[in-house]
Amino acid sequence: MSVLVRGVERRFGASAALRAVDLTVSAGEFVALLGPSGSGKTTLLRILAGLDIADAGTVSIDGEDMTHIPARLRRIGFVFQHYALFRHMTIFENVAFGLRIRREPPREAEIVQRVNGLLERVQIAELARRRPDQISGGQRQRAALARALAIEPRLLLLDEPFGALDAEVRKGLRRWLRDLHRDLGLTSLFVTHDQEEAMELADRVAIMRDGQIVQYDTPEALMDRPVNAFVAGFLGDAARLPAEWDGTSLHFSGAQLPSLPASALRLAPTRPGPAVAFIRPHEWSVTAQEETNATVRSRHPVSRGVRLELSIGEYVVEVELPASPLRPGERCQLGVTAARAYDVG
Ligand SMILES: Nc1ncnc2c1ncn2[C@@H]1O[C@H](COP(=O)(O)OP(=O)(O)OP(=O)(O)O)[C@@H](O)[C@H]1O
Repeated sequence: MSVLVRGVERRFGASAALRAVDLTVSAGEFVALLGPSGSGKTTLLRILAGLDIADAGTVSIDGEDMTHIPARLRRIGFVFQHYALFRHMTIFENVAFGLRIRREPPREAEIVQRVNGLLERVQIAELARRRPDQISGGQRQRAALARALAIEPRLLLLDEPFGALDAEVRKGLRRWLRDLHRDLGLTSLFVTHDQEEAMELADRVAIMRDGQIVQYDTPEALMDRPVNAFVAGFLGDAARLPAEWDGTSLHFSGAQLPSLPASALRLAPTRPGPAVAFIRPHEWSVTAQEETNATVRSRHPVSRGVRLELSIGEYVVEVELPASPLRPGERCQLGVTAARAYDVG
């Protein structure tokens, strides 16, 4: 099912939660809405679900204008934190709920068959008779998904689906959800502020800020070519340093770092003048030389080697290396191997 959002606006009092939002989701796509707290992600999802109404603009699904279609007739499955499982019902009854409240509910035998099938699919069939407080957080998320899928939605909306779960369970569920999305041929949108989750799961990611979508692209394109300093700063935990671009080289103004030639810039400013440079943890070089420009503040192991926190001038930067003998308090020479730079002002 394709989704088309055009010019959607939503105000709460004097503040705008959504401003002129356009978004196109193709049938079968898995799309993430990623952005800082308060950027409008949940508001957009709620409007899609029909739980909130836009002040202006349109939402259409498969070409059909949804403006006057109530939530329960949209055939949209959603897993929202505020629509948790019903505590007094068994898992089975929770999943059956969406079918029972239909205008024309299926026959009981069909409900039983469908719910059992769904519980099998989300791998919690043996928990059907338990209540939500008798299963784990990860199992509850699976049950909530089964409930959303019971109505055979044409679109699945998920708001921070794995928010409260620990890292290990999250990772497992992520893979599982991606497979489920593919196997059922769903079109899905999910809200997250976990960058890694968005990058790992989504075909395309919409980066939101202040009620607007600032970039909508594949994960690769977003990491490669962030459209502006906000996106570059938001993704990939990069260090942000002031610089000056003279048209051929980038000179770091706040730290004693060697200048970078244009060939080392993955993105260059559009005009000479003040700029801001973003350098990711693996885009630094660290050498032990007589001349030094940085001090190690701390170090800790990471899966790919070691992460050093270094101070250079008034800045603190994070550097990731396959290995390093450097210890806190020691000095070294820091260089930049690659960066992305944007105009300022
Ligand atoms: N019912 C409401 N009444 C008033 N303001 C609201 C309401 N719902 C949302 N807002 C405001 O609209 C803006 C966008 O909120 P929204 O929940 O969509 O952000 P979000 O990106 O999902 O944030 P988070 O990641 O923290 O969940 C925020 O400034 C929020 O305070």
